[in-house]
Amino acid sequence: TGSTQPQRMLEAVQKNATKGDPESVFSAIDYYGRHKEWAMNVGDEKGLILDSVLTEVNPSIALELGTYCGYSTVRIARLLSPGSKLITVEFNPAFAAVARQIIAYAGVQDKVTLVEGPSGDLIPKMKERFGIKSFDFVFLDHWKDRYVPDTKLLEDCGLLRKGTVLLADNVICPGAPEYLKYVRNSPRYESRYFKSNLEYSKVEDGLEKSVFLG
Ligand SMILES: O=C(NCCO)c1cc(-c2ccc(F)cc2)cc(O)c1O
Ligand SMILES: [Mg+2]
Repeated sequence: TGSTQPQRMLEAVQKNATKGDPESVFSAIDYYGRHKEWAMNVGDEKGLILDSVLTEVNPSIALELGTYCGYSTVRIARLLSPGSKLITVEFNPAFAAVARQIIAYAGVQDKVTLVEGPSGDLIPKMKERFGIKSFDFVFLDHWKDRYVPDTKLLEDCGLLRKGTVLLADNVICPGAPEYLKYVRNSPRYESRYFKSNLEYSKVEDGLEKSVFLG
């Protein structure tokens, strides 16, 4: 059944994963994305890089731009220390509706706040709405042409601090060339490329890790 891909993905989770077990949830999504129907989750290969950066940063307050079905939301939330929070922003209501169910199925809903709407409108409201001083970690995985404007917005809203780590998905495929130019040429970032592959594929992709220097 399930008419949309996100709905079919949710079905696969409900059928193959264990409620309250985040690892089984993202593993079920990986199986689905690799063997049933390609899906734009960060995936298992780039997911290991995400895990290692997260473990290094151990953020108290993290931001994800682009929830989709909640794969990386669950992957990030499972590694957060008690009391730490992840805010995830999704523009597409149908994606958000499925993500909420997948996040709840994984049992990480207490660590996650999913906010629906355009990132460009929501970022300037983060401080007042969620009482945030600044983010420790930002995962960029939304519309690739929003990476630069939203990074500039985070800077201008004082939501980055010395040492904040930005990790951007898809800098090669589909690509975010302006973003790479921006963070690599700016004296305010220390940037490094982690070569990998597009999710469930042999095509090259990678993650760009950029530390804000203040
Ligand atoms: O658009 C993306 N995300 C924002 C929307 O929620 C996105 C796209 C792709 C992708 C698509 C089509 C293709 F042919 C290759 C890559 C991959 C990703 O990881 C992504 O995050
Ligand atoms: Mg992506």
